[in-house]
Amino acid sequence: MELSSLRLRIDSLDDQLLELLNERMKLVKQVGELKRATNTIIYRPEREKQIIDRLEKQSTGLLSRSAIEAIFLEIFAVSRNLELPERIAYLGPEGSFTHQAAESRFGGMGEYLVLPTIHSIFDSVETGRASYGVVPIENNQEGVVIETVDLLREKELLISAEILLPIHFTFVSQSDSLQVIRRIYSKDIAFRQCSKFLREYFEEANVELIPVESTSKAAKLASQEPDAAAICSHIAAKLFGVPVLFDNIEDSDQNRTRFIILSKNFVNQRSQSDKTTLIANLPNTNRPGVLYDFLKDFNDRGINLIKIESRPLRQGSTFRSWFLVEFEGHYEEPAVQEIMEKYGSNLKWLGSYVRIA
Ligand SMILES: O=C(O)C(=O)C[C@]1(C(=O)O)C=C[C@@H](O)C=C1
Repeated sequence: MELSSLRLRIDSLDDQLLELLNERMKLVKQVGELKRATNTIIYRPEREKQIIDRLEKQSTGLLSRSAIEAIFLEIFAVSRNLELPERIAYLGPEGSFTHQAAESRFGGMGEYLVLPTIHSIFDSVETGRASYGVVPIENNQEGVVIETVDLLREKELLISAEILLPIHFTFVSQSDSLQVIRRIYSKDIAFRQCSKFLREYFEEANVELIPVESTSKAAKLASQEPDAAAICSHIAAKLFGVPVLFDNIEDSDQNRTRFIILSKNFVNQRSQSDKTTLIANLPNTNRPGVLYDFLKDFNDRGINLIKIESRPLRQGSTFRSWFLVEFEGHYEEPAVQEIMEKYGSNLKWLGSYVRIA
């Protein structure tokens, strides 16, 4: 078939898609009105997952799960905006991986508040300046983000969802010839994680690697200096309009960062695959068996522990710790309830949400 007739058919399908999307939004608006009348939460990640799971099973065409997810997460983001526009704070600067994580869940139309520190994100959600806050909690190559973990204990916020982002670096420059490049800007951690690429392409060259505080700043500098390049996120390259010369230049394609979405007063309903995060302040961990007994309580109930991270209690000169604990399951499951009851105020529940990582 000819290009013009293929395009005509595409136009006709787009008309139908638009009509259906408008129909969908009418229903969403009604859901929003119901929710506002009953004062219930707009963002329901477990419902969104249920829709995507169902569509994936039903799909017989060319769309993969991630394609379905990309399209529908954007539709949900527009829906939520229509139900009630809510502000989302994320750890900046613009073009950071946290920005990319936030957009992957709250869409391109979200109203964002860009803040400079993890602490300021917690504060903005606590004071209600933002309804949600997006912060990194761990990277699978570098470990947990201590500031996030410590603030989860200190503050009274909940985790409503998690986001898993593959960390891909791009090499960007205004110059289309590598010979011209004299300087490469990036974060020190990004230089470390792209060392093979740098060795392969710039070992012999007289090029200076200049660490800056963020990969977005690197992209900005590269956008202004024709003989410079940057290693940055895709979103930063787009934001500062610097052409991408190489994609996915990281040494390991297994590099992932996990982000959490913080909020106040959030309760997810159970889904088929949930994760719970809590803080454990165990009484007197100097007595033999206290930590063992605690872990055994999970094992005895068939609960799969995913993570236990210890942090200093900072009580005088002791070496006592508190723990961030994550396990498979939802707060409402009887086995989890038993543990919560047994340890009472020694445990602080931080949220049960759809497990992605
Ligand atoms: O089902 C709901 O609770 C809705 O608000 C609708 C909808 C959707 O677009 O399908 C939108 C937002 C929620 O996060 C989940 C689903």
